[in-house]
Amino acid sequence: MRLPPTVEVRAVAADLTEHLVPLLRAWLPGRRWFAGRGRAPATVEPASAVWLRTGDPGLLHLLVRVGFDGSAPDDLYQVLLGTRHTLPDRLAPSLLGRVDGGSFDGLVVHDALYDGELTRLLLDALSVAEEAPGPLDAPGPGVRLRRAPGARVPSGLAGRIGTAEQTNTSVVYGSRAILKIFRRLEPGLNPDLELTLALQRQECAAVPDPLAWIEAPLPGPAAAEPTTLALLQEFLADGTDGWELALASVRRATARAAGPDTDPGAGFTEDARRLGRATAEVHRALADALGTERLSGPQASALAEQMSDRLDAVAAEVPQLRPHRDGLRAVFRELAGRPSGALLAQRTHGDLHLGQTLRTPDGWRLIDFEGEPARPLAERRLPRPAERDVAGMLRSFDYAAGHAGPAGAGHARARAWADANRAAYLAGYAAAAGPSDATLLRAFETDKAVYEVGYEARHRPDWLPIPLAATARLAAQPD
Ligand SMILES: Nc1ncnc2c1ncn2[C@@H]1O[C@H](COP(=O)(O)OP(=O)(O)O)[C@@H](O)[C@H]1O
Ligand SMILES: O=P(O)(O)O[C@H]1O[C@H](CO)[C@@H](O[C@H]2O[C@H](CO)[C@@H](O)[C@H](O)[C@H]2O)[C@H](O)[C@H]1O
Repeated sequence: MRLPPTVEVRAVAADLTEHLVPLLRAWLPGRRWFAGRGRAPATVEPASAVWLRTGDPGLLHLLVRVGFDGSAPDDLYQVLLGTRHTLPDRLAPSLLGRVDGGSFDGLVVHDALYDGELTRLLLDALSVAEEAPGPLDAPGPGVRLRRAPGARVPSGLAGRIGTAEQTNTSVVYGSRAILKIFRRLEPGLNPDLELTLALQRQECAAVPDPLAWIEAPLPGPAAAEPTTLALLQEFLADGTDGWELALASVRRATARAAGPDTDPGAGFTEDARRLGRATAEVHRALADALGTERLSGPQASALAEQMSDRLDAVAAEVPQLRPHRDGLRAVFRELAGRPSGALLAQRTHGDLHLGQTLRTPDGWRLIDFEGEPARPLAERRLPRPAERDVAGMLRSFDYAAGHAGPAGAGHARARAWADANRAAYLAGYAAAAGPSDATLLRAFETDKAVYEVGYEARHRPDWLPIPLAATARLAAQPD
């Protein structure tokens, strides 16, 4: 089966999109990636509809504009729907419903990403997609499939939808490739594609290779460049999640009796050191590919101001943060005093933590270069001091100790584990990149801990004590 050339169906199937609206309205609020989860949207309207395959099964690509109460701007979501005359039982859980009326009356509509036949079609189409000269060439009309320069994209494999579906949806193809479908879209190039292509050009081994992507032109401030809709990458089948490895190591550290020969890092410090080196390699390659710039004094002050603003916003939401506010603000003030040119900025990972790392037999790999998904795309693509990523990872060691470490005597050993591994990570980073700026590191670590207080209060209140303890420590540290 081959995909036909993409066909704009907006005009020819206006009655289909019209009849899809009630199905989408009922289905969207239950999706884990839907930001207004649980809330009924006020408006749902297809912004574009393209048949990627006509026939039975059909594959329909939709961009859906969703509005709530009129105060916030509409959100734009990407949805891939399958259409069939009859739905096999195995696909019943992915059913949206049956079209009622119009020229498509009776057609069954389901979530195409659960349908192995359709995800195979998508991979096959990507495997023969036109090779892209670069990610920034002018967008053509409709949805476009592009292959990374020189990439060999596998074909003939049915996709399996990932279980950790959160911000986006990932489909895994055997042990070969993983397709990440971006759900809530903003016009422009997604940094996950932009940065992994740049790293591939630098032959940086510390990230999985991008293989292909899907893009479309979207109106908006970034109309001159295509909007990234999905990214196919090499799947690291022999990779182990860094967060899981760290938790297992903390448990080992806290389970055994302490003695003079006990290693406080519980065998993880060599991994932590190598992870520091891998982070430095990625930073070096990003700087070589996309450049660096010196921040002016006012830019450094603006950075400190953003941190203080975030502190105020989170403290307004989480009362437990308020007693530490003055101490935390003092940390940010140190940054504001930096003279022009003292800070070097470059493109960074943007949301680095242990859950964004995979340990493979060939070394550490960093994944998910999207940045903090809640921030606007333009902000996520700004150059920042590289210390921001380093600080993110330092926080992650603290999290692993806080999450897996018990209270009592075990607590001291969990803290010793965090100290040993944070030091090893910093040493690994410094060995490849030179020492980090301590004031900057502290400011970014503080800012991240404040962000985490807000994140946990909203999403995982049981975890709130972990970043709250960190803010108390950071606020109390002498200058
Ligand atoms: N290239 C890859 N190889 C192997 N596993 C991967 C790869 N990319 C992502 N994963 C797995 O998929 C999960 C989600 O990927 P991620 O890019 O972090 O998605 P999201 O943006 O939805 O958080 C990761 O935690 C990781 O376990
Ligand atoms: O992975 P995402 O890009 O969605 O990042 C968000 O969620 C993370 C949690 O999944 C959150 O990370 C925090 O918890 C981690 C443990 O689960 C810990 O390792 C990180 O250090 C900590 O920041 C991240 O902050 C948030 O943006």
